[in-house]
Order: sequence, then C-alpha cells, then structure tokens
Amino acid sequence: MNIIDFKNVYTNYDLKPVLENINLTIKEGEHWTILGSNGSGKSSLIKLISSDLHPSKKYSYTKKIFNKERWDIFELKKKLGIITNELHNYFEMHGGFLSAYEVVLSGYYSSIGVFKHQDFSQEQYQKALEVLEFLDILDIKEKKVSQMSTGQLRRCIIGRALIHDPQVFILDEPTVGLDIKAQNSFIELIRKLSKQASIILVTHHIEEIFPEISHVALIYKKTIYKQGKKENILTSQNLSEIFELDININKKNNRYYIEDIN
Ligand SMILES: Nc1ncnc2c1ncn2[C@@H]1O[C@H](COP(=O)(O)OP(=O)(O)OP(=O)(O)O)[C@@H](O)[C@H]1O
Repeated sequence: MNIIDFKNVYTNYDLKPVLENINLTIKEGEHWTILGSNGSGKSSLIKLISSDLHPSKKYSYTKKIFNKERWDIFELKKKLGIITNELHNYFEMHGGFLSAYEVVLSGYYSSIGVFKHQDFSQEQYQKALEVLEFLDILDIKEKKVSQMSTGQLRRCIIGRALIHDPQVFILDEPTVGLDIKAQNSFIELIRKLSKQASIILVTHHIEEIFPEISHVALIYKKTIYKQGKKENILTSQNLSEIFELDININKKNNRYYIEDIN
C-alpha cells in the first residue's frame, strides 16, 4: 500500500509559492528522511501530508494518503502520528498543569488536557499506562509538564500519538533542544517505533539518519530535488548541491557523519 502518493502538487502561502511540482510516493514499510536547508519547505511538505496546507488548484494534481483522496481530518491524524515542535511549544505554553499521564490520555480526544466530560474506558486508561511504559516514562506519570525536561515532554507528545497506534510517525525536527544523551536515546526510541510504523523524519542532522531509514528526499529550490534509496541519495555531491557548500560526508557503522565542510 502507498502511504503517500503525490503527483504534480504545488502549494503556496497566500500568493507566495512554497513547493512546486512535488512528486512523492512513500510505501508501507519504508522509512524516509527529508533533508533541506532552512526555509526550503520541509515543514510545508509535512503540512501538505497532514492536510494543514492544501495543494494549489491552479494545477491538476494527485494527492492520496493511504490510497484515499479525501479524509476526515481527525481520522487522518489518528493514522498519522504527527510530532512537531509547534505541538511541543503549545503544550509547554498552555498545558503546564497537565501530568504525563494526562498528556498521553488527551490523545484520545485530540485535546490539550483531560476534561470532566470526557469518558475513558478501562482499556484506554490501561493503554495510556502501557504507552508510558513503552516510552520509558512511567516513573514520571504524575509529573507536571511545567516541571518536565524537553526530552520528557517530547516523549509524552509521542505517547499522545502512540495511543492510536498510527501507521506512520511524522517527526519534524524531533531532537531540537535535546542534549547529546537525550538526542541519542530519542533516536533509539524512533528506531523502536520504526518496528511498528513507517517513519518520516525531518532533520538537519545527518548523524540522526539511523540504519532503518531506507529512503531520502532532498528539498531544494522549492521542490524535491532528488529522492530515492538512502545509499544513492546521501552523497557528498548531493548534499553539497543542496546546501551550496563543499560538504564531505562519510559512513561508519551504518551511520553517516560530516567529515569536513569547505
Ligand atoms: N505560515 C506561513 N506564512 C507565510 N509563509 C510561510 C509560512 N510558513 C512558512 N512560510 C515560508 O515558506 C517557506 C518554507 O518554510 P518551511 O517552514 O516549510 O521551511 P523548512 O524547510 O521547514 O525550514 P526550517 O528548516 O527553517 O524549519 C519559507 O520561505 C517560509 O518563510
């Protein structure tokens, strides 16, 4: 099954073109990384997938998610676990009083918080506990968002998506603000998630491209400049082209790193 099938998709903010002629097919079982410079359109591509941004009607296009053209947005978002820094910041600003358990439970109603009128079954309570355990944060079940570290809150937000057992996790720069240890354990967590769902990871750090990532899309000049199997796309030449710098990358233990930049 195709998770994403975009053909000739254009999009803009007001009248300003942001992405042009996007052709992208992501199949079940594949794991993708999206790379590109600041402002190249990575988050806009994610917003197109999540239907927070829409294709321009000026061009004829195909936009299918899970082989369907039209979706109830709430249903779609349950199948796509979308983790953005916007959501993280929103919880930080407006959900400081919530516990880790409540952040995870709030996923059932896609709300920022748990309210008296919301009805949860015993199974749902139990599932939220299992999710906390899976994410290794059961010990902070009662801890309030206002007292959490960035890494702890980021895990809770993953948990909020995880209760729906999404078929895909879309992670837009998920390690922003994490120290080296938290970054490493977060990438290990995403690897664990990749065993049960497809991953679409937007990142600026090539060392975060973990071995299970099978495909890479490079965004440059408002379009997908190159895409395909990781080994073919993640080359010094391609990265030098999209970042307009002389970049040398290398690989060790199946992980990529930047050797030098001129
Ligand atoms: N809400 C908005 N209204 C108008 N323009 C926007 C909006 N959001 C993004 N843009 C513009 O669209 C372009 C692509 O932005 P986008 O956030 O998709 O890039 P990005 O690759 O995710 O960048 P970064 O790596 O800095 O997060 C940029 O020129 C940006 O200024």
